Amino acid sequence: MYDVREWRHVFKLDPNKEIDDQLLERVCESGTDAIIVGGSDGVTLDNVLELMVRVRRYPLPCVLEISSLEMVTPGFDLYFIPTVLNTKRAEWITGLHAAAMKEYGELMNPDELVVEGYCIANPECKAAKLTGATEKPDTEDITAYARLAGHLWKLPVFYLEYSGTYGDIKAVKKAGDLLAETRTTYFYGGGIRTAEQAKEIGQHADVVVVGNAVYDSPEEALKTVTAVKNSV
Ligand SMILES: CC(C)=CCC/C(C)=C/CC/C(C)=C/CC/C(C)=C/CC/C(C)=C/CC/C(C)=C/CC/C(C)=C/COP(=O)(O)OP(=O)(O)O
Ligand SMILES: O=P(O)(O)OC[C@@H](O)CO
Ligand SMILES: [Mg+2]
Repeated sequence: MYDVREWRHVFKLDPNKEIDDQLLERVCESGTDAIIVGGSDGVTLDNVLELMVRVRRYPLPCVLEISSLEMVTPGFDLYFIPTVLNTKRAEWITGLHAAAMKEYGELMNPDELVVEGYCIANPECKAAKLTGATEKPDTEDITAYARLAGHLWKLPVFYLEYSGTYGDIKAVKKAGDLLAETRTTYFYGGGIRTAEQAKEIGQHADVVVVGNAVYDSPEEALKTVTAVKNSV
């Protein structure tokens, strides 16, 4: 349950967005494998803690995906640490991470930390703007970053991030074929609105991440769990 290699589906909740108790209960009891708490705008320690406490009432892994030093807090089961593979800005590759080692190095439990090699494929999304990943990678680029993460750096996670838009299925598949030869777990996130889309992505990625659909079309979002779990 706390091993990402066993997951197929996760919901990502944004601390900067409102979710009522009733919907949160349905999300947490949907059969999804984990809740990731994360976002790149308006995330504060207060709204992270508030969401963490609410998710913690349910017996599933609760993960913090760190996008700023301010949001780091104890209390999560796991911490996902992105490193952006397709930016030229060093702070988002190792810079903030080195600063975090100085601040939190003594307090860290390495077993709780999971590094994600992030390839941001939607240059219009907030995470792309924040990190300077503003050149759209083509299929060949995405495959190269997947190879870098899986074969060279041997990272635990490769995350193909299309935040807000549905991905190019050819690129999604190519990365999946490549990562299948490695021990790297392949997360895909971005633009999944329907069970059909979730199923299609689930045929190539190990873990399907559903974010904004929870807020915009919750009924459809909830159906993505069984769609992914029933896909091969
Ligand atoms: C006791 C104690 C305090 C223990 C803690 C120990 C611990 C866990 C230490 C952590 C050390 C560490 C290595 C921290 C990392 C520091 C850091 C800030 C690294 C940079 C990470 C990085 C490259 C982030 C950029 C990528 C990014 C922004 C990802 C977010 C993606 C995302 C969630 C997108 C979707 O949401 P959003 O962008 O908000 O979109 P919408 O609002 O439009 O939906
Ligand atoms: O909000 P969406 O577009 O579903 O994206 C999910 C996730 O990949 C964002 O980090
Ligand atoms: Mg946000």
